Amino acid sequence: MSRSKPNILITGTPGTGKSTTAVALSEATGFRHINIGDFAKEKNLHEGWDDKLQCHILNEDLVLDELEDIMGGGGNIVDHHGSDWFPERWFDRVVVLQTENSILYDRLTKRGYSSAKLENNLQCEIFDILLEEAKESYKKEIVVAMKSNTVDDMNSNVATITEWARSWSSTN
Ligand SMILES: Nc1ncnc2c1ncn2[C@@H]1O[C@H](COP(=O)(O)OP(=O)(O)O)[C@@H](O)[C@H]1O
Repeated sequence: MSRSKPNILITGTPGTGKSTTAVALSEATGFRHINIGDFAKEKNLHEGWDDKLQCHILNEDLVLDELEDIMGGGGNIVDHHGSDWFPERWFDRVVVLQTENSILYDRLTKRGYSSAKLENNLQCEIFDILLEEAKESYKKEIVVAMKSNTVDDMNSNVATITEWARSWSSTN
């Protein structure tokens, strides 16, 4: 697929800072930020509510259809807590954010997560589930894990990805 600007996927366990990082990255690069949950809500691409996980159930096929042309144009930052159902060809960089458990615990508690949901997400982070999923779904040279414990980490991650996006755009 030829595009003049790269597409970047930001993934990781809920609370690791995907949205905050994606917003800052969007400001730095001028790329479009697409939070999959918000995008699906806006366009009505859900198919019900998961009582156990306390979240909307995405209709993934509808999300993929709706995003196909947008992704073809490049210059998108997609933010989602999963990576295995997007077409591999969509992304030039897959960033997996990672947060220390005690810090993640505090962030998710502040969010008011139920204890089951909290436990589920902490386990997900301890076992590197999202990193493994990304490595299984994309070429390993485009997958990069980044620490997201502090604001300094975030600023440094945004600077690193912005620099990478500039050099990608100038060589493609
Ligand atoms: N690297 C970081 N350092 C400090 N606070 C952070 C960092 N990343 C995220 N946060 C804070 O943690 C909370 C969750 O971040 P958010 O971006 O919503 O995570 P996600 O999109 O992965 O669920 C927010 O209050 C945000 O300000």
